[in-house]
Amino acid sequence: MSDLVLVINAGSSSIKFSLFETSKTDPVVLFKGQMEGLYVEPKFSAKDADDNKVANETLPADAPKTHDYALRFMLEWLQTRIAGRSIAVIGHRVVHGGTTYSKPVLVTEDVIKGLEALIPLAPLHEPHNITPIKILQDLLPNVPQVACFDTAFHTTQPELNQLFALPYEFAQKEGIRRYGFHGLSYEYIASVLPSIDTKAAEGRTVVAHLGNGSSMAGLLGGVCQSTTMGFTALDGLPMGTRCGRIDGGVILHLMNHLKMDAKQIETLLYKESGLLGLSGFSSDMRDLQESDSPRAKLATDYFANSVVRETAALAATLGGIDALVFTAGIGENDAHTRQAVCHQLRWLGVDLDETANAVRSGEPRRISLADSKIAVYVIPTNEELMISRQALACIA
Ligand SMILES: Nc1ncnc2c1ncn2[C@@H]1O[C@H](COP(=O)(O)OP(=O)(O)O)[C@@H](O)[C@H]1O
Ligand SMILES: CC(=O)OP(=O)(O)O
Ligand SMILES: [Mg+2]
Repeated sequence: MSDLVLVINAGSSSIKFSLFETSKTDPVVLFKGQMEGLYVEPKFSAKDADDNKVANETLPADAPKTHDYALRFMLEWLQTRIAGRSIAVIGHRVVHGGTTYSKPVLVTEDVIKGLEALIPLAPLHEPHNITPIKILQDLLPNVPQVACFDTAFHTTQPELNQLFALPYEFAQKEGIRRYGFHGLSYEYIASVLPSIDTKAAEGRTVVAHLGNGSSMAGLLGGVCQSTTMGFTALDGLPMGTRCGRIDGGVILHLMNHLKMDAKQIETLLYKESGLLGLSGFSSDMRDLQESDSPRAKLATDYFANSVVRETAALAATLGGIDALVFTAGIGENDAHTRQAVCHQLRWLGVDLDETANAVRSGEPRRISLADSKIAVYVIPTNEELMISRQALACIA
């Protein structure tokens, strides 16, 4: 029976997969798992439909540290669990769709060429999104694959919010504009908001997707108006290893005075900056929150401060704000960051419920006091469910 959907979400240092069953109206997860720390110490873990851990292992030290090996390892693990059933479609998260792809697309050789042309716009992500597509073409040649884009959700932004103030031809002819990312996550949040808070769903909501990659988006009635990431996934908030918002003049200075070349600058901005660069020792928010080093505090303060600043900026593009939503690894799990952000937004009408904020839960929850002018929520994101829905719709 061909009733399964496999979803692959390949990041720079991890590959996540989810296997969905589609006999119900909405896809239901059967297994989900990930290979983390791909280039350091690859660890494989998986959970079943009831959230029980069914795999948890560190790969042997001599195992190849590549996306290729990790994907094949995970597929082999899955194979024994789907005996007698088959995969109807494979959905992939692809970070950059450029101006060509504004909705999910069935993968063909031409599409692969189109995605390869976008590698320079997302060097940390796009190559890792394309590799699994090619490997799966090889391993499961008869299963259709669908590329689902992080950029697609943001195509609704008014032109003003998509432009840079460069000569207009750069946007028109070269596609140098603000695309925005994490769209699959925002789309998921927009899809569940109506069942959580109608006012937020219909009104002005700022969503903070704070993970290893972080961005924020301003939604009006669930439709994107503005977002912090731009042409690439480097802009806006500082991230694990990415710098976020930076004065273009700094890059000229690095070239002209420090004589750094493009490759060195790319490495600096994408891999050595952000929380890692400021703290000097870790890109992981958990390490920083546990540390008493002043540099760790500098990094976490800079991060929270940036979220505060962007919340106000995005709210301005919405003409005000009814709700603020925290999601992704940091947004869902780090009560310290949420507290720091909410305290600094008191002037705007955010009144945090400290007890609710401290609760650990995998469920959507309100963390502002009942009379807070702005409602604040933690809503776990689900990019994989979004991809499974899009992939199924694309082959329907
Ligand atoms: N309990 C926690 N407290 C603080 N930060 C956390 C916690 N759990 C996860 N994180 C942060 O979430 C980040 C990963 O977020 P995630 O959304 O999974 O990232 P990715 O962009 O790789 O999908 C980690 O780098 C870590 O800093
Ligand atoms: C676009 C982006 O930053 O993705 P991630 O959060 O997976 O790094
Ligand atoms: Mg992510």
